[in-house]
Amino acid sequence: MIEVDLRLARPGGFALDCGFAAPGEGVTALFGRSGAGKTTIIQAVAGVVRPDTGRIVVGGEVFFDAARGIDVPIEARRVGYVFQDSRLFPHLKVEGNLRYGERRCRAVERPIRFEAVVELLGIGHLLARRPHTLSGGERQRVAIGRALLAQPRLLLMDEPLAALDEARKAEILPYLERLRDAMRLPILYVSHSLDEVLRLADTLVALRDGRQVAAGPVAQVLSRPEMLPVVGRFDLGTLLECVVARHDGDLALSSLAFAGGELRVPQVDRAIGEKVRARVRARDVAIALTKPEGVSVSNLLPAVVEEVVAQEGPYADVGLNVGGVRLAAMVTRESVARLALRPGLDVWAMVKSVAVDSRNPDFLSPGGLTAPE
Ligand SMILES: Nc1ncnc2c1ncn2[C@@H]1O[C@H](COP(=O)(O)OP(=O)(O)OP(=O)(O)O)[C@@H](O)[C@H]1O
Repeated sequence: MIEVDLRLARPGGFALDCGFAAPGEGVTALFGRSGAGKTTIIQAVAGVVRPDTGRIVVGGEVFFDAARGIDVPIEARRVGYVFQDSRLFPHLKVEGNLRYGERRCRAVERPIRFEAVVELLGIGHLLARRPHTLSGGERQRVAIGRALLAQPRLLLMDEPLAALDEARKAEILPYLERLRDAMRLPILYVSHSLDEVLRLADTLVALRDGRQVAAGPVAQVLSRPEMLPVVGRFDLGTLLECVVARHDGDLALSSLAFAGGELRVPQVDRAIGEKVRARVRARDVAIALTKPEGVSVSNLLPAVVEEVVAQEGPYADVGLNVGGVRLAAMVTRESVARLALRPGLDVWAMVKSVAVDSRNPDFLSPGGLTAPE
Protein backbone atom coordinates (compact mmCIF):
# COMPACT_ATOMS: atom_id res chain seq x y z
CA MET A 1 0.00 0.00 0.00
CA ILE A 2 1.18 3.52 -0.82
CA GLU A 3 -0.24 6.43 1.12
CA VAL A 4 0.48 9.94 -0.04
CA ASP A 5 -0.92 12.98 1.70
CA LEU A 6 0.94 16.19 1.07
CA ARG A 7 0.82 19.92 0.78
CA LEU A 8 3.60 21.99 -0.68
CA ALA A 9 3.95 25.58 -1.88
CA ARG A 10 6.55 26.52 -4.50
CA PRO A 11 8.04 29.98 -4.90
CA GLY A 12 6.11 31.54 -7.77
CA GLY A 13 2.68 30.64 -6.48
CA PHE A 14 2.22 26.94 -7.32
CA ALA A 15 0.56 25.03 -4.48
CA LEU A 16 0.10 21.26 -4.36
CA ASP A 17 -2.55 19.58 -2.23
CA CYS A 18 -3.21 15.87 -2.68
CA GLY A 19 -4.06 12.77 -0.71
CA PHE A 20 -4.50 9.28 -2.06
CA ALA A 21 -3.91 5.63 -1.26
CA ALA A 22 -2.74 3.19 -3.94
CA PRO A 23 -2.36 -0.62 -3.92
CA GLY A 24 0.98 -2.22 -3.14
CA GLU A 25 1.28 -3.57 -6.70
CA GLY A 26 0.21 -2.59 -10.19
CA VAL A 27 0.35 0.79 -11.87
CA THR A 28 -1.00 3.96 -10.29
CA ALA A 29 -1.11 6.76 -12.84
CA LEU A 30 -0.67 10.39 -11.86
CA PHE A 31 -2.54 12.04 -14.67
CA GLY A 32 -3.07 15.67 -15.63
CA ARG A 33 -1.98 18.45 -17.93
CA SER A 34 1.42 20.08 -17.87
CA GLY A 35 2.03 21.92 -14.60
CA ALA A 36 -0.60 19.93 -12.69
CA GLY A 37 1.99 18.82 -10.12
CA LYS A 38 2.57 15.19 -11.14
CA THR A 39 6.36 15.34 -11.12
CA THR A 40 6.37 17.23 -7.83
CA ILE A 41 4.46 14.35 -6.22
CA ILE A 42 6.91 11.67 -7.33
CA GLN A 43 9.83 13.91 -6.38
CA ALA A 44 8.33 14.11 -2.89
CA VAL A 45 7.95 10.32 -2.78
CA ALA A 46 11.56 9.92 -3.92
CA GLY A 47 12.72 12.37 -1.25
CA VAL A 48 14.07 14.97 -3.71
CA VAL A 49 11.47 17.52 -2.70
CA ARG A 50 10.32 18.10 0.87
CA PRO A 51 6.59 18.71 1.41
CA ASP A 52 5.54 21.48 3.83
CA THR A 53 3.15 19.15 5.62
CA GLY A 54 1.83 15.64 5.17
CA ARG A 55 2.80 12.00 5.27
CA ILE A 56 4.18 9.47 2.78
CA VAL A 57 4.10 5.76 3.62
CA VAL A 58 5.23 2.97 1.28
CA GLY A 59 4.69 -0.68 2.18
CA GLY A 60 4.25 0.22 5.85
CA GLU A 61 7.47 2.22 6.00
CA VAL A 62 7.08 5.91 6.81
CA PHE A 63 9.18 7.91 4.32
CA PHE A 64 7.96 11.27 5.51
CA ASP A 65 5.82 12.50 8.35
CA ALA A 66 5.93 16.23 9.00
CA ALA A 67 4.09 15.95 12.32
CA ARG A 68 6.57 13.38 13.68
CA GLY A 69 9.64 14.97 12.11
CA ILE A 70 10.42 11.92 9.94
CA ASP A 71 12.18 12.49 6.60
CA VAL A 72 14.00 9.36 5.42
CA PRO A 73 17.00 10.22 3.18
CA ILE A 74 16.74 9.51 -0.56
CA GLU A 75 19.14 6.52 -0.60
CA ALA A 76 17.37 4.80 2.30
CA ARG A 77 13.97 4.98 0.56
CA ARG A 78 15.05 2.48 -2.12
CA VAL A 79 12.91 3.79 -4.94
CA GLY A 80 13.71 3.32 -8.62
CA TYR A 81 13.34 6.41 -10.81
CA VAL A 82 12.91 6.32 -14.59
CA PHE A 83 13.05 9.72 -16.33
CA GLN A 84 11.68 10.90 -19.65
CA ASP A 85 15.19 10.87 -21.07
CA SER A 86 16.90 7.64 -20.10
CA ARG A 87 19.98 9.26 -18.46
CA LEU A 88 22.16 6.21 -19.11
CA PHE A 89 25.91 6.53 -18.50
CA PRO A 90 27.33 7.18 -21.99
CA HIS A 91 30.76 5.70 -21.24
CA LEU A 92 29.32 2.37 -20.05
CA LYS A 93 27.94 -0.38 -22.27
CA VAL A 94 24.38 -1.56 -21.67
CA GLU A 95 25.61 -4.34 -19.40
CA GLY A 96 27.68 -1.85 -17.39
CA ASN A 97 24.65 0.41 -16.98
CA LEU A 98 22.56 -2.51 -15.75
CA ARG A 99 25.27 -3.79 -13.40
CA TYR A 100 25.57 -0.28 -11.96
CA GLY A 101 21.98 -0.57 -10.75
CA GLU A 102 22.74 -4.02 -9.36
CA ARG A 103 25.84 -2.89 -7.47
CA ARG A 104 23.79 -0.44 -5.44
CA CYS A 105 22.70 -3.25 -3.14
CA ARG A 106 24.20 -6.36 -1.57
CA ALA A 107 23.91 -9.73 -3.36
CA VAL A 108 21.75 -11.23 -0.60
CA GLU A 109 19.18 -8.47 -1.09
CA ARG A 110 18.64 -9.14 -4.78
CA PRO A 111 15.36 -10.91 -5.42
CA ILE A 112 15.20 -9.26 -8.87
CA ARG A 113 17.75 -11.18 -10.96
CA PHE A 114 19.86 -9.79 -13.81
CA GLU A 115 18.87 -12.56 -16.25
CA ALA A 116 15.18 -12.18 -15.46
CA VAL A 117 15.26 -8.43 -16.09
CA VAL A 118 17.18 -8.82 -19.35
CA GLU A 119 14.65 -11.39 -20.53
CA LEU A 120 11.61 -9.38 -19.34
CA LEU A 121 12.73 -6.27 -21.20
CA GLY A 122 14.10 -8.08 -24.26
CA ILE A 123 17.53 -6.42 -24.06
CA GLY A 124 19.83 -9.48 -24.16
CA HIS A 125 21.06 -8.62 -27.69
CA LEU A 126 21.97 -5.09 -26.61
CA LEU A 127 24.30 -5.89 -23.69
CA ALA A 128 27.54 -5.07 -25.53
CA ARG A 129 26.24 -1.86 -27.13
CA ARG A 130 26.81 1.70 -25.97
CA PRO A 131 23.81 3.95 -25.22
CA HIS A 132 24.34 6.31 -28.18
CA THR A 133 23.88 3.39 -30.60
CA LEU A 134 20.43 2.49 -29.21
CA SER A 135 17.01 3.71 -30.30
CA GLY A 136 15.05 5.85 -27.84
CA GLY A 137 12.80 2.90 -26.97
CA GLU A 138 15.78 0.59 -26.39
CA ARG A 139 17.42 3.20 -24.16
CA GLN A 140 14.27 3.46 -22.06
CA ARG A 141 14.10 -0.33 -21.67
CA VAL A 142 17.70 -0.32 -20.42
CA ALA A 143 16.92 2.57 -18.05
CA ILE A 144 13.99 0.60 -16.65
CA GLY A 145 16.26 -2.44 -16.24
CA ARG A 146 18.86 -0.38 -14.41
CA ALA A 147 16.20 0.96 -12.03
CA LEU A 148 14.80 -2.55 -11.40
CA LEU A 149 18.22 -4.05 -10.66
CA ALA A 150 18.72 -1.59 -7.82
CA GLN A 151 15.97 -3.70 -6.15
CA PRO A 152 13.51 -0.89 -5.53
CA ARG A 153 10.48 -1.31 -3.30
CA LEU A 154 8.69 1.18 -5.53
CA LEU A 155 9.24 2.25 -9.15
CA LEU A 156 8.66 5.88 -10.10
CA MET A 157 8.29 6.57 -13.81
CA ASP A 158 8.10 10.17 -15.02
CA GLU A 159 6.59 10.26 -18.52
CA PRO A 160 8.87 7.42 -19.68
CA LEU A 161 7.36 7.43 -23.18
CA ALA A 162 6.98 11.18 -23.69
CA ALA A 163 10.20 11.59 -25.66
CA LEU A 164 9.41 8.72 -28.06
CA ASP A 165 7.55 8.80 -31.36
CA GLU A 166 4.34 6.78 -31.78
CA ALA A 167 6.11 3.75 -33.27
CA ARG A 168 8.60 3.56 -30.39
CA LYS A 169 5.81 4.02 -27.85
CA ALA A 170 3.93 1.11 -29.38
CA GLU A 171 7.11 -0.95 -29.21
CA ILE A 172 7.76 -0.30 -25.52
CA LEU A 173 4.19 -0.48 -24.16
CA PRO A 174 4.03 -4.30 -24.19
CA TYR A 175 7.22 -4.37 -22.08
CA LEU A 176 5.63 -2.05 -19.55
CA GLU A 177 2.60 -4.36 -19.44
CA ARG A 178 4.87 -7.35 -18.84
CA LEU A 179 6.70 -5.44 -16.13
CA ARG A 180 3.40 -4.57 -14.45
CA ASP A 181 2.15 -8.16 -14.62
CA ALA A 182 5.39 -9.97 -13.76
CA MET A 183 6.76 -7.90 -10.88
CA ARG A 184 5.00 -7.56 -7.58
CA LEU A 185 6.15 -3.99 -7.44
CA PRO A 186 4.07 -0.84 -7.11
CA ILE A 187 4.64 1.64 -9.93
CA LEU A 188 3.79 5.35 -9.76
CA TYR A 189 3.50 6.39 -13.38
CA VAL A 190 3.34 10.05 -14.41
CA SER A 191 1.56 10.72 -17.68
CA HIS A 192 -0.49 13.28 -19.52
CA SER A 193 -1.57 10.66 -22.09
CA LEU A 194 -4.98 9.10 -21.50
CA ASP A 195 -3.99 6.39 -23.96
CA GLU A 196 -1.16 5.20 -21.71
CA VAL A 197 -3.24 5.51 -18.57
CA LEU A 198 -6.11 3.42 -19.94
CA ARG A 199 -3.74 0.80 -21.16
CA LEU A 200 -1.47 0.47 -18.13
CA ALA A 201 -3.06 1.81 -14.99
CA ASP A 202 -5.17 0.09 -12.36
CA THR A 203 -5.49 3.18 -10.21
CA LEU A 204 -5.82 6.76 -11.38
CA VAL A 205 -5.01 9.97 -9.54
CA ALA A 206 -6.19 12.94 -11.59
CA LEU A 207 -4.65 16.33 -10.91
CA ARG A 208 -5.37 19.85 -12.05
CA ASP A 209 -3.44 22.97 -11.09
CA GLY A 210 -1.95 21.28 -8.04
CA ARG A 211 -5.24 19.94 -6.75
CA GLN A 212 -6.40 16.35 -6.77
CA VAL A 213 -9.57 16.11 -8.84
CA ALA A 214 -10.31 12.41 -8.34
CA ALA A 215 -8.56 9.21 -7.26
CA GLY A 216 -9.50 5.52 -7.32
CA PRO A 217 -9.74 2.50 -9.63
CA VAL A 218 -9.35 3.77 -13.18
CA ALA A 219 -12.69 2.34 -14.32
CA GLN A 220 -14.57 4.23 -11.64
CA VAL A 221 -12.72 7.52 -11.84
CA LEU A 222 -12.96 8.04 -15.59
CA SER A 223 -16.75 8.44 -15.55
CA ARG A 224 -16.82 11.13 -12.86
CA PRO A 225 -18.00 14.56 -14.07
CA GLU A 226 -15.06 16.16 -12.20
CA MET A 227 -12.85 14.51 -14.82
CA LEU A 228 -14.23 16.72 -17.58
CA PRO A 229 -11.66 19.52 -17.21
CA VAL A 230 -8.88 16.92 -17.00
CA VAL A 231 -9.70 14.70 -19.97
CA GLY A 232 -11.85 17.07 -22.03
CA ARG A 233 -15.37 16.63 -23.36
CA PHE A 234 -14.31 14.33 -26.18
CA ASP A 235 -12.72 11.70 -23.94
CA LEU A 236 -14.97 11.72 -20.89
CA GLY A 237 -16.47 8.29 -20.55
CA THR A 238 -16.57 4.96 -18.82
CA LEU A 239 -14.17 2.06 -18.74
CA LEU A 240 -15.99 -1.22 -18.16
CA GLU A 241 -14.12 -4.28 -16.95
CA CYS A 242 -15.69 -7.09 -18.99
CA VAL A 243 -15.34 -10.81 -19.66
CA VAL A 244 -15.87 -12.29 -23.12
CA ALA A 245 -19.12 -14.25 -22.72
CA ARG A 246 -19.94 -15.47 -26.27
CA HIS A 247 -18.98 -15.22 -29.89
CA ASP A 248 -21.60 -15.26 -32.62
CA GLY A 249 -19.43 -16.19 -35.57
CA ASP A 250 -22.23 -15.94 -38.13
CA LEU A 251 -22.99 -12.37 -37.15
CA ALA A 252 -19.34 -11.51 -36.42
CA LEU A 253 -20.37 -10.27 -32.98
CA SER A 254 -19.20 -10.95 -29.44
CA SER A 255 -21.03 -10.51 -26.16
CA LEU A 256 -19.14 -8.98 -23.27
CA ALA A 257 -20.44 -9.46 -19.76
CA PHE A 258 -19.89 -6.77 -17.15
CA ALA A 259 -21.36 -6.31 -13.68
CA GLY A 260 -24.24 -4.27 -15.10
CA GLY A 261 -25.26 -6.54 -18.00
CA GLU A 262 -24.01 -7.42 -21.46
CA LEU A 263 -22.71 -5.48 -24.41
CA ARG A 264 -22.80 -6.67 -28.03
CA VAL A 265 -19.71 -5.59 -29.94
CA PRO A 266 -18.00 -6.44 -33.21
CA GLN A 267 -16.23 -9.78 -32.74
CA VAL A 268 -13.18 -9.49 -30.50
CA ASP A 269 -10.15 -11.65 -31.03
CA ARG A 270 -10.14 -13.04 -27.48
CA ALA A 271 -11.10 -16.38 -25.97
CA ILE A 272 -14.32 -16.85 -24.03
CA GLY A 273 -13.67 -16.05 -20.37
CA GLU A 274 -10.84 -13.61 -21.12
CA LYS A 275 -10.94 -10.19 -19.51
CA VAL A 276 -11.16 -7.12 -21.73
CA ARG A 277 -11.70 -3.45 -21.10
CA ALA A 278 -14.51 -1.74 -22.99
CA ARG A 279 -14.60 1.98 -23.34
CA VAL A 280 -17.83 3.93 -23.76
CA ARG A 281 -17.56 7.66 -24.33
CA ALA A 282 -20.18 9.73 -22.53
CA ARG A 283 -21.22 11.37 -25.79
CA ASP A 284 -22.02 7.92 -27.22
CA VAL A 285 -24.66 7.21 -24.57
CA ALA A 286 -28.20 8.46 -25.20
CA ILE A 287 -31.05 8.29 -22.71
CA ALA A 288 -34.70 7.24 -23.18
CA LEU A 289 -37.54 7.29 -20.65
CA THR A 290 -39.10 4.06 -21.93
CA LYS A 291 -37.55 1.02 -23.57
CA PRO A 292 -36.89 2.14 -27.12
CA GLU A 293 -38.63 0.12 -29.81
CA GLY A 294 -37.82 0.25 -33.46
CA VAL A 295 -34.33 1.66 -32.97
CA SER A 296 -31.24 0.22 -34.57
CA VAL A 297 -29.05 0.56 -31.45
CA SER A 298 -28.71 -2.94 -29.97
CA ASN A 299 -27.07 -2.06 -26.67
CA LEU A 300 -30.03 -0.98 -24.55
CA LEU A 301 -29.46 -1.16 -20.81
CA PRO A 302 -31.93 -0.43 -18.01
CA ALA A 303 -30.48 2.28 -15.75
CA VAL A 304 -31.24 4.66 -12.92
CA VAL A 305 -30.20 8.31 -13.00
CA GLU A 306 -27.73 8.95 -10.18
CA GLU A 307 -26.57 12.47 -10.84
CA VAL A 308 -27.18 15.33 -13.25
CA VAL A 309 -24.48 17.98 -13.50
CA ALA A 310 -25.15 20.92 -15.81
CA GLN A 311 -21.98 22.15 -17.50
CA GLU A 312 -21.25 25.48 -19.10
CA GLY A 313 -22.57 25.61 -22.64
CA PRO A 314 -25.25 23.29 -23.96
CA TYR A 315 -24.27 20.06 -22.22
CA ALA A 316 -24.99 18.24 -18.99
CA ASP A 317 -23.22 15.20 -17.57
CA VAL A 318 -25.52 12.47 -16.39
CA GLY A 319 -24.27 9.67 -14.15
CA LEU A 320 -26.29 6.48 -14.69
CA ASN A 321 -26.34 3.38 -12.54
CA VAL A 322 -26.49 0.25 -14.67
CA GLY A 323 -26.85 -2.72 -12.33
CA GLY A 324 -24.42 -1.18 -9.85
CA VAL A 325 -21.97 0.10 -12.45
CA ARG A 326 -21.68 3.80 -13.13
CA LEU A 327 -22.05 4.78 -16.78
CA ALA A 328 -21.39 8.38 -17.86
CA ALA A 329 -23.73 9.96 -20.39
CA MET A 330 -23.58 13.39 -21.94
CA VAL A 331 -26.78 15.00 -23.17
CA THR A 332 -27.86 18.58 -23.77
CA ARG A 333 -29.28 20.62 -20.93
CA GLU A 334 -32.32 20.99 -23.11
CA SER A 335 -32.79 17.17 -23.05
CA VAL A 336 -32.40 17.15 -19.26
CA ALA A 337 -35.30 19.61 -19.01
CA ARG A 338 -37.44 17.91 -21.66
CA LEU A 339 -37.05 14.43 -20.12
CA ALA A 340 -37.11 15.85 -16.56
CA LEU A 341 -33.98 13.83 -15.75
CA ARG A 342 -33.35 13.72 -12.01
CA PRO A 343 -31.69 11.35 -9.53
CA GLY A 344 -33.74 8.20 -8.92
CA LEU A 345 -35.47 8.22 -12.32
CA ASP A 346 -35.63 4.87 -14.18
CA VAL A 347 -34.41 5.24 -17.75
CA TRP A 348 -32.84 3.27 -20.63
CA ALA A 349 -29.27 3.87 -21.70
CA MET A 350 -28.67 3.51 -25.44
CA VAL A 351 -25.00 2.81 -26.07
CA LYS A 352 -24.19 3.85 -29.61
CA SER A 353 -20.51 2.97 -29.72
CA VAL A 354 -18.12 0.79 -27.73
CA ALA A 355 -14.38 0.49 -28.15
CA VAL A 356 -12.89 -2.77 -26.95
CA ASP A 357 -9.37 -3.60 -25.88
CA SER A 358 -6.73 -0.98 -25.40
CA ARG A 359 -4.37 -2.87 -27.71
CA ASN A 360 -6.68 -1.98 -30.55
CA PRO A 361 -5.75 1.32 -32.20
CA ASP A 362 -9.48 2.17 -32.41
CA PHE A 363 -9.68 2.15 -28.63
CA LEU A 364 -8.75 5.78 -28.45
CA SER A 365 -9.37 7.08 -31.91
CA PRO A 366 -12.44 9.17 -32.64
CA GLY A 367 -15.55 7.04 -32.49
CA GLY A 368 -13.72 3.85 -31.57
CA LEU A 369 -15.28 0.64 -32.77
CA THR A 370 -18.90 1.17 -33.48
CA ALA A 371 -21.26 -1.12 -31.65
CA PRO A 372 -23.68 -3.00 -33.87
CA GLU A 373 -26.91 -1.18 -34.35
N1 LIG B 1 11.94 24.03 -8.34
C1 LIG B 1 10.78 24.70 -8.54
N2 LIG B 1 10.62 25.95 -8.07
C2 LIG B 1 9.46 26.63 -8.28
N3 LIG B 1 8.41 26.12 -8.96
C3 LIG B 1 8.52 24.88 -9.43
C4 LIG B 1 9.71 24.11 -9.27
N4 LIG B 1 9.53 22.90 -9.88
C5 LIG B 1 8.29 22.93 -10.40
N5 LIG B 1 7.67 24.10 -10.14
C6 LIG B 1 6.32 24.51 -10.56
O1 LIG B 1 5.40 23.59 -9.98
C7 LIG B 1 4.32 23.35 -10.87
C8 LIG B 1 4.11 21.86 -11.06
O2 LIG B 1 5.21 21.32 -11.74
P1 LIG B 1 5.33 19.76 -12.05
O3 LIG B 1 6.61 19.56 -12.79
O4 LIG B 1 5.11 19.01 -10.80
O5 LIG B 1 4.09 19.54 -13.01
P2 LIG B 1 3.76 18.31 -13.97
O6 LIG B 1 2.33 18.03 -13.79
O7 LIG B 1 4.71 17.21 -13.74
O8 LIG B 1 3.98 18.99 -15.38
P3 LIG B 1 4.81 18.48 -16.68
O9 LIG B 1 3.94 17.45 -17.32
O10 LIG B 1 4.94 19.73 -17.48
O11 LIG B 1 6.12 17.96 -16.17
C9 LIG B 1 4.62 24.12 -12.14
O12 LIG B 1 3.88 25.31 -12.13
C10 LIG B 1 6.11 24.39 -12.05
O13 LIG B 1 6.42 25.59 -12.70
